[in-house]
This record gives sequence, C-alpha cells and structure tokens, in this order.
Amino acid sequence: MAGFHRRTRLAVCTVNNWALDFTGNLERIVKTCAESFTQGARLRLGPELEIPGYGCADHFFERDTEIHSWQCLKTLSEKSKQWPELVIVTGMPIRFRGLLYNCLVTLKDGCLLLIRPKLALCDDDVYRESRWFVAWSEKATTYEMKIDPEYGFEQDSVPFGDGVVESSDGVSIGYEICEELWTAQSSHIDLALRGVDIVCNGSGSHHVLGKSNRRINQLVLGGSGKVGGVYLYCNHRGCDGDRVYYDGMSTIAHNGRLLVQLPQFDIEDTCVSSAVVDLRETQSFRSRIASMRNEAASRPALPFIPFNGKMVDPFISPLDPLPTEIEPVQLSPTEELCEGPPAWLWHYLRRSKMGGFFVPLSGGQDSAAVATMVRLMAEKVTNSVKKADENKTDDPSYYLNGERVGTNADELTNKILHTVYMASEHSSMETRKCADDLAREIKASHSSIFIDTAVSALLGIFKLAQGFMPSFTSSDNRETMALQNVQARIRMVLSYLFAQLALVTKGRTGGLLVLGSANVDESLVGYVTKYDCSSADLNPIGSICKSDLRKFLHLASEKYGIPSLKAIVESVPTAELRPLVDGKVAQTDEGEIGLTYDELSVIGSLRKPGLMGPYAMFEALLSLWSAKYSLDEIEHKVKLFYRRYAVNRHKATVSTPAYHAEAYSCDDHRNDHRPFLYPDFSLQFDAISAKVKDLKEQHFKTE
Ligand SMILES: Nc1ncnc2c1ncn2[C@@H]1O[C@H](COP(=O)(O)OP(=O)(O)OC[C@H]2O[C@@H]([n+]3cccc(C(=O)O)c3)[C@H](O)[C@@H]2O)[C@@H](O)[C@H]1O
Ligand SMILES: Nc1ncnc2c1ncn2[C@@H]1O[C@H](COP(=O)(O)OP(=O)(O)OP(=O)(O)O)[C@@H](O)[C@H]1O
Ligand SMILES: NC(=O)CC[C@H](N)C(=O)O
Repeated sequence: MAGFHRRTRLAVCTVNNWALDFTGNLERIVKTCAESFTQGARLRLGPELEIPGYGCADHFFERDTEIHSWQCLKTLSEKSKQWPELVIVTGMPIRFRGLLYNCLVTLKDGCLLLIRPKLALCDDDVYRESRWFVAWSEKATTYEMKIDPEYGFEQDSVPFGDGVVESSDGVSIGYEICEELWTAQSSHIDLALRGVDIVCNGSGSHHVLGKSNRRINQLVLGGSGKVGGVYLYCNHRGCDGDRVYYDGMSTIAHNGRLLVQLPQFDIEDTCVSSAVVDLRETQSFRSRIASMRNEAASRPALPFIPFNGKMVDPFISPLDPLPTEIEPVQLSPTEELCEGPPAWLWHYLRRSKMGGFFVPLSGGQDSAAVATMVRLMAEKVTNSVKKADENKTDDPSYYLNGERVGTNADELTNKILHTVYMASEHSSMETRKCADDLAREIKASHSSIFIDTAVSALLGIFKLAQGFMPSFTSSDNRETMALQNVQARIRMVLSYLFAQLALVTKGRTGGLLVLGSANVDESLVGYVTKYDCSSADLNPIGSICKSDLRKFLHLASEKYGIPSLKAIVESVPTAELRPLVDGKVAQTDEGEIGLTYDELSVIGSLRKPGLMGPYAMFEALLSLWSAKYSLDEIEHKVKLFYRRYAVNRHKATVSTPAYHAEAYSCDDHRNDHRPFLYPDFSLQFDAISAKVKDLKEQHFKTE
C-alpha cells in the first residue's frame, strides 16, 4: 500500500559568487551541489545568475558571458552524474530566438530538464535588469529550444518558457525568479493554484537597511502562509565586485512556517542547509481553504514537463519528527550596520589582494565609524575562524593573500588597519586625543604627523609664482576657502603615500586600500573638499546619514567594548580647517552648512526615495516642521539645501565607490541618475515664495 507520507529533503544554499569569475563560481556551485547531495537532498536551489555572477552589468551585453556560462553549465551537467538523484536548479543568461533572458536552469543526472526565463525584471534602486534582458511574456507557454551543438550536450534541445517540472512520482517544482516575488501578482500564487508542490526562487537581492524584514517575513513567509506549499528562497551572499552587498538569508518555508534560514552576514563563501518536508501537509493546508479550491479549479493548466526520477525519498522514516518551525533572525538597521559593511570590506579586501586598509583618522565621527567598521570586520573574521577551528572546517574566506588568518582580532586589526592623525595648526587637542584613544582601543597601527610644513611649502610655491599669499583675515571668501582646501587636499596626497609605503616599512608585501569617510549628508550638500580625503578607494559609509552613523557608533561602543567612541559621538563635528579662537574650535559643520545633520537626514530622504523637488519638499516639511519652525525658516532651509546641492552636485560625479546601504545614496555613478550642471531653481523657488505669501495671507485672514 502506498505510504501516507510524501517526504523529501530539499536544500538551499548561498554562494559568494563574483561577476565573471566563472572558474570560482563553478567551484562554489559544485561544492554546494555535492554538499546538498551528502545531506541527502533531492533538490538543490542556487541564486539568480549564479554562473556568471549577478553583477556582470554591461558584461551581459557580451557574447563571452553567454558562451562561458554555457561552458560552465556543461561542466555542471557532467558533474551532476555523480549525484544522479539530485535535481539542480542554477541561474544564467540564455538567448532564445535572438533575445536574452535571465533564467533558472533545471538539470538532473546530465540532462537539462527546463529553462525558465524571468517573467518580471527588476529596475528599482540600483537594479538595471531591463538594460540587458527582456522579460518572458508568454505565460504558461513553453517551446523546444535548440541547444548549440558546440557546447557538447547529449541532448539537442530543451523546453524553454513558463513551465513546471514533474517527477515520476508526481512531485511538481515551479519557479518564481527574484522580482516575481515582489510584484503585485506574484508567480507563486498561480503556481499554488495549479497545485505546484515546491516553488524555487533564485534571487540576487542586495542589502539595504531593514529590507530583509520585508523579503523574508512579509514576502516569503507571507506568501507561503497564504497559499501554502514549500517555498525555497535562495540568495547570493557577499560582494560580487560592486558597491552592493548581497545579504543571503536563503530560506526554506512550508505553509508559512520557517524551517531554515541561512545567516545574513557570515563570511563563508558557501553555505548549504536542508530540511525534510512532508508534501502531504501542503495538500491538507490548501484543502482547508475552500475559496482557494474554487479559484484553483478555474485556472488554465501550466505546462508540466515530466522527468525520470523520484522526489519522494523512501528512506526518510515516517517515524522521524519533522523539523520544527524556527523564529526568523531579524537584526535592527543599526545592528545591520555592524555586520554588512564589515563583511563587504573583508570580501573586497581579499579579492583585491591588497594588504589592508589605510584610514586618515581625524578623531571625528565619520573616520571613527570607518575605522570601527574595519575593527568589526576583524572581529567577524577571527570569530568565524575560531568556530571553524572548533568544528575542524575550512573555507577560502579565512585566507588573506594565501595566509590563513588567526583567531585574535587585536592581531589582525594591528596588521591590516593603518591610521594616521594628520594635525595642522588648526587641529585641537580634543580631536587628537579622540583619534589616539580610538586607535589604541581597536589596536590599529597608528601614528600622528604634522602637515603644516607641506601646506607652507605649497603656499610658498604659489607665492613665488604669483607674488601673493592668501589670508584667513581677508574678506574674500576665495582666499579662506583656498587655505582650507589646501590642507584638506594635502591629507589625501599623504594618505596615498602612506598607503603605498606603510607595508614596505614593515617588511611586508603589497599596499593598502585607502578608505574614505564622507557620509551621505555632507556629500549631498557638497560640504567636502573635492579630491581631499573624500576621494579614496572605497567608502563604507558613503550612503549612510550622520544620524544613523551616530547610532552605529553608540552601539559599537557598547556591544564591542570600545569606550573611546562615547567621547567621539558626543563631540561637535568640525572640519578644523580654520584658525582656532582662544585655543578652541570656532568652526562647526552644522554652523557652516546652516542645517543640522538631523535636518539633512530628513531632507535627504525626502529627495530620494521620497522623490521630491524643492516645491514638494517644502510642502512636505510644512507638516513635519511647522511646529518648530516658521514658514520663513522652512522656506529658507529648503532653498539653502537646494542651492548648496545644485552648486556642489558635481562632487557626486567623483564620489568614492561606497557600500550601498540606503536608497537615499547620492552616488552619481549608478544609483542616482541626475545631471550635475544645474540651472537655478527660479520657478520652483518662486512657487515656494508665492505659497508662503498665500499661507501667510490665509493665516492673517483667519486671525
Ligand atoms: N559646475 C562644476 N562642475 C565641475 N567642477 C566644478 C563646478 N563648479 C565648481 N567646480 C570645481 O570645484 C571646485 C570647488 O570645490 P572645492 O575645491 O571642493 O571647494 P569648495 O566647495 O568651495 O569648498 C570646500 C568646502 O568643504 C568644506 N569642507 C572641507 C573639508 C572637510 C569638510 C568636512 O568637515 O567634512 C568640509 C570646507 O569648509 C568648504 O566649505 C572649483 O574650484 C572647481 O574646481
Ligand atoms: N586631522 C586629521 N587627521 C587625519 N585625517 C583627517 C584629519 N582631518 C580630516 N581628515 C580626513 O578628512 C576627512 C574629512 O575631514 P573632516 O574631519 O573635516 O570631515 P568629517 O566629515 O567631519 O569627518 P570626521 O567626522 O571623520 O572628522 C576625515 O573623515 C578624515 O578622513
Ligand atoms: N534581482 C531582483 O529581481 C531583485 C528584486 C527585488 N526588488 C530585491 O531587491 O530583492
């Protein structure tokens, strides 16, 4: 008699793949397949476009990317013969009848079963999928696609289109590729209504503060909780060569219950987890919803493509308990800042093959945040190595330039984090102490220097050529600005000098990556000197606003025991580029900008993702700020912001590549497509003024 149970083991994985690293990507894919098989899984799902890497960007235009992806698929298909019962789902770009599609490919035991193209592309935020791919528009339709004989597959064609595969024991596997989960009419709804047992979602979803809550709790658990069924969600994890960090969290859910969730910010290059599910539970779940039964009955059929092989595993004992539901692990946005940028920095560092990082440490909040992130990176890596040593495992992510890192975070930080306080005659004792204390606590390799001789030398050269020396007492703003900017820029030149030579002095090979520390607020209003220390190799905080950075510093101080951060969070931000008055700092960032950092955070997110121009922003601020500011003050603040923004937007075109943590990032290269030579906002400003006049009159009338 047929058994009542229909049990199978299913595996999700995560891979830290790298755009165009075909060899490495294939190795990681093969490793996760082998591990899934060893765990006894019948299905292994991988993330979106995992063969070439999700972030190939305009390399998707190149024929090479398609050819090499097919070559890797052929190798994977040969290897799959070692695991004959395992269904493998992988991702790559595939051209069908002249058009390029973003596809999930299902294969088993050397045979391609189905190529499923993506039905809805993602173009939000930093995504640009429709630049390279087209969406498949023929719902519930498949065609037989010829396979180029050059690639050497044993079969000469494979079904291509919106279909489902079905095992010989009647288990059906359907697909929903990343964005399809986020669309209003998600594919998993149709799949469930057509009785599909298992939905595979291969994704390329990057980290944005708080986004994983929506991804896992609302969409994956919400979706499978509404229509039932097994939902496999699989995402990349790591840095694949760009500003984004993919935050993993591959998941198995069944009927709205979470069974597996892979860690979001762990550094290992591969990770696999599997769970046993009983497919009969789906049937019971769906049968309980009468309206769903009726909806399902009226749906047209989907193409079911049969394959040889059984999904139900007779060796899983019906007596074994099924996995119990687990609680989703959900970090707060500030906790995510302690994890995401440090993980991204580590992957970038080891893939760049550089020897460490250089941070010009001013004692202020921004460079302190950057240095702290490097320290947290060292903690993360050494903790992972410690755990691996206990479990006697290994992973390529534990190695930097061929050397396995140790288990001591102090030692690792001292080796790879190099900081310098570069005092000028305008620097204060307070910032110097802040920098020294922090460097000592986090065990950076730190020194202090004076830059005044270099500044005087440059001004001397100018005086010799032009017979003129600028002065801070001049009423011409250009002179005082030039005197400030020369200090700021010389720090950048010195930073690169230190980065290139620091390891020479230690008798070690290689050089250091220079880290920048301009935050999004100051970048938006251009309160940085162009080509000063805001120009660096990488910037972990470039899309993060000051108020979030302060929360980060506060948490890092408490959680990781770095007491010196307390004084830094409490200090008043200052550029220290103007003369001190009575030995005290007389220049503050907020005083010079004319807006507080908290105000800039509000304005920054109204601009984007709020998508407001000056007039709409003014209107939005009326309701947000009218309790604390007069109409004139709000008008003044909006106009001040937009004037500064317009004059300085050109600085965003050269901003350092920054970790993309927030949609309000002003990165001009990929994320924020806007001109950088602006006219004045005369019509918009006039409209605001007219509205102010109007509102005042109305107010006057009602008094
Ligand atoms: N439309 C345009 N397109 C392309 N480039 C343009 C441009 N307009 C000016 N430029 C260029 O930009 C230059 C002006 O920019 P820049 O040299 O940066 O100078 P500028 O923006 O005038 O001054 C830098 C400001 O940043 C402040 N700062 C500096 C350092 C650190 C901090 C801090 O606490 O974070 C603040 C400093 O106090 C000052 O207010 C022009 O001389 C010109 O070369
Ligand atoms: N005295 C200094 N020593 C070393 N680096 C400095 C010094 N002053 C400025 N820098 C570098 O230049 C960057 C911008 O300078 P500044 O301190 O004026 O800006 P900031 O955005 O307020 O940054 P922070 O909060 O780190 O001071 C700093 O983040 C730091 O990397
Ligand atoms: N690759 C995708 O389709 C991304 C989709 C989705 N908006 C996300 O951020 O996860």
